Order: sequence, then structure tokens, then C-alpha cells
Amino acid sequence: MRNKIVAGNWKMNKTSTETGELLNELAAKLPDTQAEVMVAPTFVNLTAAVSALDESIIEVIAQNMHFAESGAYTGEISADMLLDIDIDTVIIGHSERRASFGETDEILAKKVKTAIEKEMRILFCFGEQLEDRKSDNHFKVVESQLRNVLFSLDASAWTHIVLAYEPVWAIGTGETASPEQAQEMHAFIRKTITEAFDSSVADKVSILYGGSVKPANAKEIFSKPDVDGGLIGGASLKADDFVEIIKAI
Ligand SMILES: O=C(CO)COP(=O)(O)O
Repeated sequence: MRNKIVAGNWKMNKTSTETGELLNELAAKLPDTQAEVMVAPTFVNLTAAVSALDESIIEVIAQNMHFAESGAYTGEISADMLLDIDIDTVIIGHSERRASFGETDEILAKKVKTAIEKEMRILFCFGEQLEDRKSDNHFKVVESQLRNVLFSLDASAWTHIVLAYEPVWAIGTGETASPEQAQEMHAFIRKTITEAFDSSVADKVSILYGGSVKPANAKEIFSKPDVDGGLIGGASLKADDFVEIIKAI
């Protein structure tokens, strides 16, 4: 049985006051759920978020981290800094970091290596661009994103990995992959991991879908057998919407 996960990626949204308000509302409205629930506020609000959710099952996670232990990397955050404030799960490889901050597969592989060495859990994001899908290259692109970053890991490292398939054309656009498209890709991802490792690795890894998930479409997407939850952007910024999405799992 794989873990079901609903994670909210808040991106560059919410001041400290707004973060406190949203977390209080979420904690108060959180339904009983079999899913692991996570939220990723901005770095400056992580410490306060961890304190605010002390009594809650909601886990606070980070949106990014650097691969280096420490040093001259102005503006960056290390694994130890996160662990020191009780954060041990980190999003790596989000398409916005790839597109706007030049994060290549090579850089992402270093980040994943560091996170595993630090025994952190990784929410690894990947997904094709619209052109890739139009030219029927989406499976090839996704396979190479996985291969370049994750396939040289030891099989044992996969207990640290959660995958988040986020087709770039569906992020923040209101356009969602259809439940069938999501299932088709998630099944392909599982098959690819089975071939690279074995079915015990592939069957255990949770694969989340991300890209314009909202209360109206969450249930259908989550009903697919290879979709183990969602990574939610815009709809995670409103407690009522996020709660409805959690209920859909
Ligand atoms: O990028 C996402 C989550 O990481 C998805 O964002 P939206 O849900 O706003 O499309």
C-alpha cells in the first residue's frame, strides 16, 4: 500500500501574517484523512509554520535547497539549516526552478544526492512542456528527466523519494491533464522504474499529480490507480479549497 499525499506548494505567496492565518484555518478545518498532508511556505516563514503546526499532523516542507553543505552561495539555504528547524522534506526540481533559475538535471542530481545523504525526503518534480506533448515526445522527456537524476541511485534510496508529475502546460494555467492522461503517464513512470530497478521499488513509490488541481477535478484525478495524491499550487492558498482537495483523496 502506497502513501497517499496531498501537498500544498505555496510558491512565493503569503506574508508572515497571512501564513499564520492560513495555517490556523487549515489546522482548524483539516478533515480526518488517510493522506499525509504537507505545506510548503516560503523560507522566511518556515520556522513560524513549524511552531504553528506543532500539534497538527500537517507537515511543513521546504520548496527548495542548495546541494552544498555550506559556503559562499548568497541567498541559498542548506539541508542542515532545514533539518535544524525540523524540516526533513524538500521539493526538488520544480519546473519553475528549472525554467527561471537554470536548474539542470546535473544540479538536481547533486541536490538529490545531498538530500539522501542527509536522510531527507524528496518530493521530486518533473514533467514535459506543451511542445513535447504536441510532438508526442512527452514519454521520452519524462523518462530522461527521471533517468538523469534518479536512476543512478541505489534501490534503497528510493524510500526517500516521492515523485510529482507536473506537466508544465498544466501549471497555473487552469488547464489540467485529464485523469486519463495523468493515469497514462503515472503508469508509464511506474513501468520505467520497474525496468530500471524492480517492481518492489516501483510499487512503493508514491506518484503525485500536479497542475491546476482544484476541488472540482481532484476526486476524478485521485481515483486513478497510479495517482497517489497531488501537489497543489494555487488551490492550496485557500484553506477551503485545499481542505476539499484533501477530502477527495
Ligand atoms: O506547480 C504546482 C505545484 O507545485 C501546480 O500549481 P497549480 O496548482 O497552481 O497549477
